[in-house]
Amino acid sequence: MAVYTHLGAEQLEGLIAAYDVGALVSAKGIAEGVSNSNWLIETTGTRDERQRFILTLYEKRIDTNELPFFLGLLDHLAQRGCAVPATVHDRDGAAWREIAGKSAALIEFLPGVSPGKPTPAQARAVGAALAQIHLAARDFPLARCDDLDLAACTAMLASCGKERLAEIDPALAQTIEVAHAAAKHQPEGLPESIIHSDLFPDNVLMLGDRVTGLIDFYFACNGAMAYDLAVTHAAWCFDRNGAVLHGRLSNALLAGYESVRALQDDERAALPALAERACLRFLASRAEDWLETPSDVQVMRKDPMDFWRRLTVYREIGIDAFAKA
Ligand SMILES: Nc1ncnc2c1ncn2[C@@H]1O[C@H](COP(=O)(O)OP(=O)(O)OP(=O)(O)O)[C@@H](O)[C@H]1O
Ligand SMILES: N[C@@H](CCO)C(=O)O
Repeated sequence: MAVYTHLGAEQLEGLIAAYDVGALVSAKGIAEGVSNSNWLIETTGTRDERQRFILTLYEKRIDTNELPFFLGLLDHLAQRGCAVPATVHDRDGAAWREIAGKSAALIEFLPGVSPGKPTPAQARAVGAALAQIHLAARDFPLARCDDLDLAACTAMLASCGKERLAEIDPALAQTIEVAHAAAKHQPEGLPESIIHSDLFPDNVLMLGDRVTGLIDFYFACNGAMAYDLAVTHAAWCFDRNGAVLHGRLSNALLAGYESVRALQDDERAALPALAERACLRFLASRAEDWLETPSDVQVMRKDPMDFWRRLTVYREIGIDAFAKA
């Protein structure tokens, strides 16, 4: 479930009336997503044609001070032809408004569905779309630090503690040392842009092999573009539990990326270390959620072991994880 805040019909009508989008026809809560409350909004539109939007109400994880970055980035990328939803501004030109004591934004609805089991053609398309946002974001004027860098993730793992990590699975007892070891060989000085840093299949909308929308930019930050590619590799190129790396998906993702932006030699060489970092990032946030969410609560806990298995693959085969088959 991802509607945490109840909004009554009058509140929704009042909110929509602040925008030049026609009158509210319907508002349906969206079950997917865990961070914010989201509704699919339908309005009468401005030219006798119904229009659809996504209304997002920002819950506690998002700091309102960061909305100029997140929403400004969507508009910046959409204006440059990237497949991302633009924000709808209200009649006063504001990209978000206050409702029920929280901030809310009306965002363009994009068609498409998230691939359940990506194909090489889809991985290729997402690689190209990722490179497009990297190039288009280079002149975005705002900045945001990565609050989930390796140091932060190592601290998260340390605060979970070795014993509690081992309760999830005995293999995880080693994770804190693995994170310290990974920090010693992290590359520096790679080319940067704004990166998405969470481009999992559930954050991509597709129609067939075409990317129709990259969504959920709420972890976007300044960072190495090759790190974003490594995150996307870890998220797209394995079976769901992370035991098997699919070479055809890997080749397709990299080829798609390089069809738009060629990797430098140092970026390519850095991919195994960056992929280890990516695995530690998702392992850490999943382990923390796993330990903090009681097992009887009806929220789907994501298994940290999925990223332990990916990490093991990257540590064992290194650059071969990115080699052409
Ligand atoms: N612009 C959009 N166009 C169409 N559908 C969208 C759009 N934005 C979000 N959605 C739909 O809403 C769902 C929830 O959105 P999202 O994943 O951004 O949720 P969240 O709670 O904000 O983030 P998280 O997944 O990190 O918890 C998506 O799975 C998608 O189905
Ligand atoms: N995409 C992440 C959740 C956001 O941090 C995961 O699958 O663990």
